[in-house]
Amino acid sequence: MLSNLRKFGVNNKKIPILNINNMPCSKIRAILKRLKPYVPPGRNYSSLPGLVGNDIKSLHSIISPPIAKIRNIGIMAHIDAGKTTTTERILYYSGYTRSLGDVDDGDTVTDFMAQERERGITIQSAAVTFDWKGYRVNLIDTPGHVDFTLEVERCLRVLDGAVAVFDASAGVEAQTLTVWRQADKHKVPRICFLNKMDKTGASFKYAVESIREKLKAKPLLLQLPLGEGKAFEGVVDVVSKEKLVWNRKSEDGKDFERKPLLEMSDAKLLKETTEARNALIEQVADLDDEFADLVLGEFSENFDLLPAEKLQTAIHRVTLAQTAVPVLCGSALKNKGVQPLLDAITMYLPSPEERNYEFLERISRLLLPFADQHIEIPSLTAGNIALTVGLKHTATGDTIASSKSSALAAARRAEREGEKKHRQNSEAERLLLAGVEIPEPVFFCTIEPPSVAKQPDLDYALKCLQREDPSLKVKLDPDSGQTILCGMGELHIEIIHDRIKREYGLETYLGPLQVAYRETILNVVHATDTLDRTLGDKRHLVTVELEVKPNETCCVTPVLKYAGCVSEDLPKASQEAIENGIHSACLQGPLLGSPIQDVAITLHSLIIHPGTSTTMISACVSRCVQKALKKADKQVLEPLMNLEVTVPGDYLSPVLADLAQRRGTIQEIQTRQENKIVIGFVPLAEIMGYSTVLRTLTSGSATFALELSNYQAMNPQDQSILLSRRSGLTQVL
Ligand SMILES: Nc1nc2c(ncn2[C@@H]2O[C@H](COP(=O)(O)OP(=O)(O)OP(=O)(O)O)[C@@H](O)[C@H]2O)c(=O)[nH]1
Repeated sequence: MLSNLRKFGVNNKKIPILNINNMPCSKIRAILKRLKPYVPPGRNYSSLPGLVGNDIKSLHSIISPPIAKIRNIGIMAHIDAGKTTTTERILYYSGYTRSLGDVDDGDTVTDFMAQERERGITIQSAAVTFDWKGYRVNLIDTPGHVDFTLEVERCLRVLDGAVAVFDASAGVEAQTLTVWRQADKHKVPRICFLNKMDKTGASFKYAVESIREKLKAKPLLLQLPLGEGKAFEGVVDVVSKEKLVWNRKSEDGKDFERKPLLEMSDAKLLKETTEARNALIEQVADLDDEFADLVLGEFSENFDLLPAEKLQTAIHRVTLAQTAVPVLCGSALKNKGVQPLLDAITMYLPSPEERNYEFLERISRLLLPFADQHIEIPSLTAGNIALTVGLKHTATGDTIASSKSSALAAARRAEREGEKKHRQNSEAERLLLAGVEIPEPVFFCTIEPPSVAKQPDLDYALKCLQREDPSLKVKLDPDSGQTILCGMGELHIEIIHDRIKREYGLETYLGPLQVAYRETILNVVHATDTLDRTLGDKRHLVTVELEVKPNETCCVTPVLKYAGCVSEDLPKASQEAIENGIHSACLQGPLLGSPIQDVAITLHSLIIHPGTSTTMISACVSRCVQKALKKADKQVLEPLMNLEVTVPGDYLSPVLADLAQRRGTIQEIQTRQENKIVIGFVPLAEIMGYSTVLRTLTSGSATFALELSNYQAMNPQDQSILLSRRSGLTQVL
């Protein structure tokens, strides 16, 4: 059966795969003994879940644990809040790894891409599976950087619950809001972990308040911290009224004591905890009728008599209903508070059967992920997360269904639930489920292969990368024939460039990074056009008359209307040809060659000579729209970014002065301990390379977050500067 051991490459890395289809247990045991799993340098891995040493505890439980005991969860947060460090601790305490990985040393399990290890950030979501106290946890560590927001969204869609990690000294930060909104959209129950309680400036109270105010969530305080900053030594479990103190001598944080709070030794703490527990009980009773009946009936006289399990069950229900979020705290880096977080994950987050998924999928090969290692399995029960291979035409965001009819049924349901804006009526469109929302790229640049002969290799690499990451767009410049990369930010494009080199062995050259502008028009214009061409013995003749005007509401693609005189029963093929013509004309505006948006086009007349091909109809409509656009008063739209800068008070003035020069608008300046939080807008074109400038201005003490707000009209002066710069560039070229 050793022939079943195969090599399978992911990210160009050879990884051993164990195929256990139809294999007797004894054989598997023997193979596992011989099999040396791929171990990233410097790490010491323990066995896979369910496997003790090299032995199999229960093969059945590895593959198909009872569904009630499964937790599919994600870890999400603002960049640098400590998701990866928390995940590392989780893997260590669960026995998945035998040594603690460190983001700063670049040897974590989930950040396994070379770029992640070098930069100390998460770029791609990684899935790992481990067991904790009889529960199977499938965990996904998602990126925090705004450039990789699509990666977060595609994970949230399939998760049953999430842990939101916060930096306790910063509370809710810009990207936390974005991921929180995404989790709201996909209705994912959450628990909050206030990490970095050991950090100077950490404040449990401040972080909880920011959850209440900024996320508009109701925090359920399940713990209180024992000390803050350097004095942080553990947590108080409010539900059980116990204190959990980590042994200072224990380097890996495995050793901690759980002791009931006593009147004799902890009078003040016991009083505080009792008050917090009573408040928690009242809060949960307000949100859960079943619990309210119980509390008001049996325990109204003395909440102390209420058993912890009753309260925990009610907290589970409230978490599932998403009417409140449990809050825990700790310090992943100092190895404190992670084991209770694991308990909370299994106790409060839902199992897949408590969530409402009704999709059935059937696939030929299934693999269980363990970060960058995989094990092949014969089958999987509903509610698990697994990998499959060989789907050549499937891209991120697609939903795989067992048959066309089940896909259609699911699509209809998704439509009913309003999760998808129904765009067209074609069957292909209806087969698409509510996919991930792909944000529009705001940056682009040219990319060149080392030689013309390598262009097909580059095309192939880009095709593969796009399937993995739909937020990456690739197009051809029709004038220069160059390949253009469009991405979410400077870092995104840099990482793609780097991956092409490392994973596909291609040294490519990037042109200067440019902002993706848009164009629109300011007045109503009319145009007519006739195309009369004879090809072979066939005459193609079309005459079009149309009107283009600014649309009242924002719309990325042009709104098409047919005037009454244009026949309602226009053949479907002709309608599609008209739409194609309009779309292709609007891809390149007359000012900068940028896409046109916020316009409505009315087709007043269309005369088609019999036998005219649809290609000619498209060409004529496209030319006519372009003619109209050229006549109109035109306006450049530029991407406007939400900006949040966190800066120590001493450096506030130079940061504000610099932002004023960047056409920035300041909305608000908040105070967070000794830091100032500057919130405002700034045009994307003015903020390129900002990290270096900010570092210099503040001696590296400030951080910032950017997110696309909307596209706004440039003022006439800035627009003419941009246009003359562009035309100057064109002349130089
Ligand atoms: N003081 C302190 N620092 C921490 C703690 N947890 C993480 N850090 C540090 O914070 C930095 C960011 O940690 P990561 O675990 O990479 O954070 P992340 O949220 O995964 O970051 P991205 O993946 O880039 O979004 C690293 O330098 C960690 O050592 C903590 O509990 N206390």
